[in-house]
Amino acid sequence: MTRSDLPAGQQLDLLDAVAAEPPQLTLDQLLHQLQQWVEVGWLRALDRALVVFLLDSQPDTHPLVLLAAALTSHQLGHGHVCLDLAATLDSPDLSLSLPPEGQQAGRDVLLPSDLLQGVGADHWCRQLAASPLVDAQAAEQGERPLVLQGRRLYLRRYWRYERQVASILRQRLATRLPLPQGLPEQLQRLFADSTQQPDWQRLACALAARGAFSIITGGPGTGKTTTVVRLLALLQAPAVAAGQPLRIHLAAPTGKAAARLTESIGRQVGDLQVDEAVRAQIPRQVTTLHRLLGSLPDTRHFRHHAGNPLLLDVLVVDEASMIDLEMMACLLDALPPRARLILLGDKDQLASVEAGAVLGDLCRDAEAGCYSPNTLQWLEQVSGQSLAGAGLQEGDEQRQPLAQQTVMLRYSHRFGAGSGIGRLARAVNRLDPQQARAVLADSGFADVGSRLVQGQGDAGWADLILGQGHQPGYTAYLQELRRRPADSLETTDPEWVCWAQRVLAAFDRFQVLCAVRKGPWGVEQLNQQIAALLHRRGWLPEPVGWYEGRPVLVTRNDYSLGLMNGDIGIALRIREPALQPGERERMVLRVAFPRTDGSGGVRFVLPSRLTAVESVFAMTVHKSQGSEFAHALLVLPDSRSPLLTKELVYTAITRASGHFTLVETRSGIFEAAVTQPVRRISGLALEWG
Ligand SMILES: Nc1ncnc2c1ncn2[C@@H]1O[C@H](COP(=O)(O)OP(=O)(O)OP(=O)(O)O)[C@@H](O)[C@H]1O
Repeated sequence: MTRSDLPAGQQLDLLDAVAAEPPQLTLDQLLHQLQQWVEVGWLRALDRALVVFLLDSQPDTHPLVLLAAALTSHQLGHGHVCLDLAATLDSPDLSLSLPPEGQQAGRDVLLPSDLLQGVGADHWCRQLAASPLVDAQAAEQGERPLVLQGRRLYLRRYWRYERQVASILRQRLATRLPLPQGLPEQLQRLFADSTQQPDWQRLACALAARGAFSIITGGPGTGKTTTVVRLLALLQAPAVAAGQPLRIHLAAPTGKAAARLTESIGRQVGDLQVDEAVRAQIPRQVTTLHRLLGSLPDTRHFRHHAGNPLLLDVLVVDEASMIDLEMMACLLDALPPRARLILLGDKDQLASVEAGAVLGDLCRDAEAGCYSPNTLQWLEQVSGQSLAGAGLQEGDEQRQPLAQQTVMLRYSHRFGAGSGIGRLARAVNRLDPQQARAVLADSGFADVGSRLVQGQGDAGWADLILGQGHQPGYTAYLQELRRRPADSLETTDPEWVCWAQRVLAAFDRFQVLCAVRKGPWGVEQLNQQIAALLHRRGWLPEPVGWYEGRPVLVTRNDYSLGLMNGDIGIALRIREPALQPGERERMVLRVAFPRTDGSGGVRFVLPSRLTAVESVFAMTVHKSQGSEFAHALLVLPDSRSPLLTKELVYTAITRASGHFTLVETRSGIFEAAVTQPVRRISGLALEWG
């Protein structure tokens, strides 16, 4: 059934029927509609399959209940943990992001707003509450596949994750661990070099030292790593003295983030002013959360869980904004109750692609502080810092237990007042497009810039991609590629690896970031277009299939190859030893990946073994999280999209360590993005309100 399949009168009949009496949406109509949405790519087959499954178990189910189930599943695919019935009814198409990115509403396809016309939230809730598929009361004791909590509908699994995270966190927040002896003196010694007042790093260290759970949030370069390394020294010193060193583990959600933290932790541990015996007991190796928990192939389960907990005393997880709800639930489940968990991350960054925005939800009060008088007094006493002029709000220990264990670092040591990147990021974060525009236009800030391009034939666009002046572009890595060892060089010669390292490092200096996947300025087309540009300029062979110089992004964890989602490799022609005696050595194409164990090594993988990779001349901002580039270039599309949010722009800006360029393809889009904050629907934030 489509709008145009029906004679005009009947089209109205259907819509009027839905409007006047919602229950008249028949089961057949609903199933047909869901099927059509799947066919046009508006809904996943999975979302419709859920409806078929529910219908099998309860054939009399009301169509509105089934529609709600399909939409809940659809929302999960968009990062929302549940379906907010009232918000959905307020503006169905917008809140469900339908039609999806890159598609227009056609005459032939009904919109969610058509189906939901005339449906009231109370009516919808009543239908759901009356359904044998839905637990609306005492859901803990029930086992129905859907759970209705107020006006939020969950698939039971996600409701359970949310409950699990909330209840384990409550237990952890109530757990006070023994304080290291002489805490004030230790803090004074570890943070003696600080010139900040108040010294938020010292405060964060104090709070994290006292509890089984803490959050240290802050923008780029605010010293999260510095703080946590000092905290680890603080905790480890007495344990080493007692002959029982703590088992400390470090983790991050992706391989790329783990590799970056391995590098910065290594530096920071090296600089620590502590006994050698203590330094030796602070790990420098960071693993991924999947590795830490022990992924079991082809399941969602992990080797470690409450029944087989992790063997550790302290766990630090960096880039925590990338942890989705399911992962957080699994992580908390696997932690021994008295182990310390410290989350580090930037609450203002985009959340994970998966459902949930856990760090953002947990950091709701971080900016305001919301410390209770007790917490405030304790903090000032042990840290020797005054918070009187810090502009914090007073909080309540019972109502805001999480705030008592959260510190927001507020001073960027990397992007201070004179940094355009820092200023721009702060303006975007404050939803202030005028200020952001002023920073971009201010020639006093050499580290940021913007350019309006007319099309991909625009010479300015090509210059940016190739690189100009001090701003690296892709020619940096292509030049390195040309400095290849002679084909005759022995296969065992370390120069092959050194060359691959140089190419990879040069590629890592520049990245085009896209806000969207589809359309002329989306990842898919830009990847092809940039490869074609580099080919035309004589830098690359014809970009078909695998070719030397092709950079690729791993899109799925592959444990057999030891590659993680987000890893980047580059295809290189190298000399390979003879496979059989008597055979000749030959030049072959292999994909070079940096080793993520901090060794600085490179491994070469057969292209044919890489089943989940895509070219990465452009990547989405989502995929860039946890990475940093000397020059990050953000391309905004030429039309508005719900995906264009201030979190997306902020995340892109903060990927740049040296220079940020904004490329606009239509004026006004940047301003619209900066004034649109992301909204992820979940119950977790309400939990701590
Ligand atoms: N209190 C401080 N005084 C002076 N320099 C500092 C201080 N804290 C951190 N730094 C320096 O600022 C830089 C950033 O610090 P750090 O890596 O700890 O920040 P981060 O918040 O972890 O950064 P990222 O954004 O990479 O996660 C480092 O060079 C570090 O040495």
